Amino acid sequence: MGDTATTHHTKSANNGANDNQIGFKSRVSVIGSGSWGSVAAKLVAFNTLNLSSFHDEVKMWVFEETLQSGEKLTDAINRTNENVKYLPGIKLGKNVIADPDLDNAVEDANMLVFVTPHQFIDNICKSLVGKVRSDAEAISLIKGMEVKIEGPCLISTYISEQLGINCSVLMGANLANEIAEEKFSEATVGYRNNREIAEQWVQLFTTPYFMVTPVQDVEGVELCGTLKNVVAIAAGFVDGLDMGNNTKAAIIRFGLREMREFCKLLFSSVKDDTFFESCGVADVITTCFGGRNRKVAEAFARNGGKRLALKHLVHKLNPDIRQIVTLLFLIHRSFDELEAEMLQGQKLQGVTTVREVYEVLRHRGLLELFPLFATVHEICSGCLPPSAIVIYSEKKNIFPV
Ligand SMILES: NC(=O)c1ccc[n+]([C@@H]2O[C@H](COP(=O)([O-])OP(=O)(O)OC[C@H]3O[C@@H](n4cnc5c(N)ncnc54)[C@H](O)[C@@H]3O)[C@@H](O)[C@H]2O)c1
Ligand SMILES: O=P(O)(O)OC[C@H](O)CO
Repeated sequence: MGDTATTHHTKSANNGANDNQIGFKSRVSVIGSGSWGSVAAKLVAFNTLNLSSFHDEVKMWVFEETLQSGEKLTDAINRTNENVKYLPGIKLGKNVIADPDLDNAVEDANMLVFVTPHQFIDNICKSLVGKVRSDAEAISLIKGMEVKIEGPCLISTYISEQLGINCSVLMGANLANEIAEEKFSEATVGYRNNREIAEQWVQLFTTPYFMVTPVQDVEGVELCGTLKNVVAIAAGFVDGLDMGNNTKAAIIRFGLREMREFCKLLFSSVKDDTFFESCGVADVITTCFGGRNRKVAEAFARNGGKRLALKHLVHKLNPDIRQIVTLLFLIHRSFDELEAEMLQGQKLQGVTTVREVYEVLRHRGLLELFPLFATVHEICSGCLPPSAIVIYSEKKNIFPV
């Protein structure tokens, strides 16, 4: 299980004495400013203001966009101290400074918090090569993975390889809007081998309403955060089909089992205890009840249900298969469309992740051992109807025999 957290030295309590002993103040930058990115900046900014070992200011890189009012998002954040688009109504802390210039945002920072949707990390890392301090430490809050020709690559590994710096992870049952309102939750920091660095991250993120536990299992922690989004989509299908709580509980259990098998397939070092941390079972539960992946998957299933009904109707009226396909194409609302319509710029991770997971399993000839993951992908890509999520068959074997 996780270890205990570190002690804090407050600025007021130490009167700066701690700075003199250490002789160095850490400078933190947050790379990303979506809903979780903004909450991460708020958590960190609370601590940098109060802890003597940090500079007060926290720079937050913003992927610039123009709001409907015509104002730049960065200007609006700096004017109101709120992320008016991705986290409206929440003050981030006066010491959070939004910056649309990536190079400028990371300049001088020795603690880099990466928190963008995973599909953008490739470009971000490429443009940061040679721009970050060589002694910088990174942490990834990103739930997703990169799939390269050589195979799957964790985002933390990708950041490390691209930028030549160590990268830890922070994952957990963390719905951004709830933490923004300072409702209690906990998280897990996954670290490789440097306990001292892990404690610095714990110190930087811990607040009275956010409890952080370090665990020496970076792969297990990160893969839990990544794979739970696939289970969330399955849970959304169950909700969309009004199948009830018992079915959802079954899906959660199957999902957790496949998560564990997939983690161990990729990294035999992954610890069983990690699944009992916030990054494991707790994140699966919260995401299957309150997450965006669940929400959009529910809409997809409801829409898919209508689509199937129409398919039968159209089939009776007109047997011409091409017309049916055309009609289906027009009627069907894809995950991309639903995401754009329902999330106003926020991004889903689960649909991309399950495609990536499917590729890994297909490449290794292991699809049959992961029926839930395989079925979620086949439903997302339109090969199966949402109801297939609980269809028992010898081939699929979703329910245990
Ligand atoms: N929101 C949550 O509750 C939550 C909680 C824990 C972890 N996470 C994870 O945090 C990561 C970031 O998610 P989020 O919720 O902060 O973001 P979000 O989905 O709320 O917002 C999308 C972000 O992507 C940015 N963006 C759009 N196009 C871009 C581009 N081309 N390049 C770079 N950035 C671009 C937008 O400006 C915005 O900041 C994800 O991996 C997510 O799974 C989210
Ligand atoms: O809203 P989701 O589905 O991206 O999930 C948010 C968090 O990852 C839950 O911990």
